[in-house]
Amino acid sequence: MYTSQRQLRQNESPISSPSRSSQPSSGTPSPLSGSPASNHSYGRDMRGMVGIDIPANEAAPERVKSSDTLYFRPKKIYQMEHEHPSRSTLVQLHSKPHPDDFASSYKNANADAGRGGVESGKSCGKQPLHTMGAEYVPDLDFTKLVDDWQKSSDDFYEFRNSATPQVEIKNDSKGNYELWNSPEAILGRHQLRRDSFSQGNSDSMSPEGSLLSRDLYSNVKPIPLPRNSQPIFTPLSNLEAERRSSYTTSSNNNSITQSNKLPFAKLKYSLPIQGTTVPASFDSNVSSLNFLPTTTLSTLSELQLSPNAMVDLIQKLPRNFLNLPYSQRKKVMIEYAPHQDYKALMSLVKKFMLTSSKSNFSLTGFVNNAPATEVTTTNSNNNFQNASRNQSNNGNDNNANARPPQRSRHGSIASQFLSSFSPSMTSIANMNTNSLSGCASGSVRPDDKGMEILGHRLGKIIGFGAWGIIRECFDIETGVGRVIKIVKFKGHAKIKRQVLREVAIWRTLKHNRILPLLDWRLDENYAMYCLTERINEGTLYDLVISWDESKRSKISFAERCKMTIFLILQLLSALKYMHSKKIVHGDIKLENCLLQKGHKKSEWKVILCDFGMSCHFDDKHPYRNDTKDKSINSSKRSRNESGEETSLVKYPTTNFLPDELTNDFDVNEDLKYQFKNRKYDSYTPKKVASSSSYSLKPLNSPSSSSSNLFHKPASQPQPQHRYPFHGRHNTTVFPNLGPEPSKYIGSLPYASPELLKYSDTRRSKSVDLHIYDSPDSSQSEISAASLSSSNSSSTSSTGNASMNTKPGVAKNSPSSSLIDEPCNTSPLGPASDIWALGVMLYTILVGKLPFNHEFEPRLRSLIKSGEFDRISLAQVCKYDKKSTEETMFQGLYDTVIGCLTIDLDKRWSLERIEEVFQNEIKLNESIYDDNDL
Ligand SMILES: Nc1ncnc2c1ncn2[C@@H]1O[C@H](COP(=O)(O)OP(=O)(O)OP(=O)(O)O)[C@@H](O)[C@H]1O
Repeated sequence: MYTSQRQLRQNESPISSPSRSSQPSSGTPSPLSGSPASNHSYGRDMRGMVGIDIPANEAAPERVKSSDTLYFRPKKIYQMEHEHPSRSTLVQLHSKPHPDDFASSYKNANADAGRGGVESGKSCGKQPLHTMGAEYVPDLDFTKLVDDWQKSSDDFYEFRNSATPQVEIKNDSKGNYELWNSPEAILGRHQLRRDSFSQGNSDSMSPEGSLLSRDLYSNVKPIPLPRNSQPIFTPLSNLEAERRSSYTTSSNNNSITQSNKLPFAKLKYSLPIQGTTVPASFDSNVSSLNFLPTTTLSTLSELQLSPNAMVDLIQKLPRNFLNLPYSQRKKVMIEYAPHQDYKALMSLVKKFMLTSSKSNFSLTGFVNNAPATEVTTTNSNNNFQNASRNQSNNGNDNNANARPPQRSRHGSIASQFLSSFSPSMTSIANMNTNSLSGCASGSVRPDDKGMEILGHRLGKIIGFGAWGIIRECFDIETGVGRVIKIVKFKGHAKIKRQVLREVAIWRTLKHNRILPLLDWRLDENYAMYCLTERINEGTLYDLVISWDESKRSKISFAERCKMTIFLILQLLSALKYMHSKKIVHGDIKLENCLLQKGHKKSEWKVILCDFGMSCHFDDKHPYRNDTKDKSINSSKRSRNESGEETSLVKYPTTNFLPDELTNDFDVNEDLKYQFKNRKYDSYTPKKVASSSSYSLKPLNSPSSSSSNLFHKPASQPQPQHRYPFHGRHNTTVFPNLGPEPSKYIGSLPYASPELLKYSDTRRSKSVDLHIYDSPDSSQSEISAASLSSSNSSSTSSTGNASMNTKPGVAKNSPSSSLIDEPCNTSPLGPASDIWALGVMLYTILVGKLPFNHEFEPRLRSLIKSGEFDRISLAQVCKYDKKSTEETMFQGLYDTVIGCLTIDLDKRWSLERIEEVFQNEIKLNESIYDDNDL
């Protein structure tokens, strides 16, 4: 078999095999010849860099040779190894040949070889020499190699992207909107948010903590959604493995192959085995918005290697391990871990060495200074106890002071490993033995990666909001991945009140289309931690981006309409539930609708999250329009009574629960459930779903086994979230939270006209604009600064106001004592949620916001006028089927118009929307059947 290994090596990222870049080819132009990664380019560049002129008439082979002289090679290697990741990414991108070109050229050549037998490179026929090398490697499946390489290149590209700090352009729009979409505003928000959340937290500021780009309103072309992330099975080259280890972050899809499992890990670690209980984050198809580099913890979990096991391994290594030549390190590693990926392990060990200098932890200091009692209290410190014990028992390490300078600076490799989980062991001891706030004053923060909260180890940041950061986390016992939302308030009483209110409301919401609050903890002086399930497939925002604008829609209009109805019906269910509890969400938008995908689209689930803007509304709320449409309500009642019609009007997903009956989970049941699963079963969401005693009954039994989107089989997977911890660590006392933020605007493009008008009125009467319109922490800081002297009086007056007024009434404003405000009724009620729902519907269908303008006042007036592009909407919803005059999805069109109606008396209710949607399904039955997903 003929191979073009050299070509393959050249076409690999030059970073991965810089020393193999010689090209023994003729001057035949390479498809890559224009690439900066090609050898020709390197040859020219390198000489140019050292001031050597390259004769224009010099033959290409000569140029190539010159690039491979001993003189140039070290410099080239140096360059490649030190290239900035983003530049490398570009090189990788541009140097990559078209897969088809390359693979087909090889395949053709291979076919030729097959016909002609094993001969010299000449048998490649018309294949240019550069694509067909002259090396014969027995038993090498070159096609597979190329395919694997292509996969790894794709993933590596994603890795590079994720390792490259990205500029966040996220307009969560809770802030002041004066220049809400301008670059300055964006930068300003970044700065403020960084100041607010990061405060020197290198993790937050690192690429993996980089802010997320998810701004629909940005002029920047959205990042395309990533493809399904397949694990890479191709082992890395040595150089690549080491290169990656030099990054402070690594990739979700990085070097660790599934075949490279550490056997001893299985014996020692509680992390579950791949495929059943590996945290969902590892194999998830995350959106670009959530696609961030993994942490060390994640890498370990991919290896299914526990910190303990890693420590054990590190303890066995010779003290001078990192100073050994590569071949010896490899030998040692293979000796101690014979059946696993020595490269990955070596990378991991080296990574700890490289990052250890950032740590303020020194095992020496710890062993000598830390009282033993500090680390003997909790199980979670076992790792660290083991490490210190082992260090103490190790004759070589007995006298820490006798260590060579390098060792005393870096500590042992084991200690570096441990310190990668936390910069301070002492702080961890405090963290686990004392209140969380005990850590906040030290150099380490309790919300840092690697810290333990609510029985979970914190991992990477996967989301940023105006209020908090979202970190993945892993159950200490089972390794199951979940998520913790961390809202830091520190000294800001207003933010603290706000998050307390969020938790107070969130904990009461138990519905299978609402993200569950599994547990929470309040660190009085620092932050609120909310444990919840992780939903892996991004948000509806991501989905819409992937569908693109309707002009360039990636899916047919029929499918777009059908999926919109299917998804929004789920959201309706959640909203109806909330409204029935007299709670308005207040921040309905695409980004707050998490998406959990199943194997089939009919299994997709929309989960509503973010209750930071939620508040109660008065039962007699004038804008509670969901009860206004009496005709719809009465028709619904009669329909239910008749029973017959129910089967015609199909519910979108049969595992929906009647809210009032089964959505409230019994806490005792939850605890039993938790006990059962955590004691005897390795916890997996799927297992739980199937074995759960909460088997969710379909609302309407399916009449057939059709897999139609709206005729779902009873055996469909159940929602994965459950309540294993509900309130387990709850010690929070919810004091009188004061007035609800009834006049805050969640996200400006989704804000209803009545909300804006009300806000305008208040703006004109108040100089304290920030307090009204911006619960954003950064704005709060501004407000707090400007009101520092009156802050306490404001707070106390707030408390008084709350005692005298009903929630949802304007004079309950936190700053009511500061202004002479009119006693207007708050416009924030169900109608505002419905308006926002209309904005969402439009955006999903058309692929762009109905109201959008860079200039905030213009945007506000657009919303208040209710002007939006209906033609685009009509094109999507009212297309002609098969060029007939038949109008499709008229009801969907009408619904959007109905939601985006300024007149509150005419704005549609949730019931009406639901009914129309169900009728749409019925009317368009043939489409659903035709396009069954
Ligand atoms: N359980 C989860 N699983 C996966 N991703 C999540 C989860 N919860 C939140 N996210 C991601 O994090 C982002 C921010 O979360 P959330 O909206 O709760 O924070 P926030 O501070 O209230 O943000 P904002 O108010 O600006 O929308 C979400 O848009 C989503 O992309």
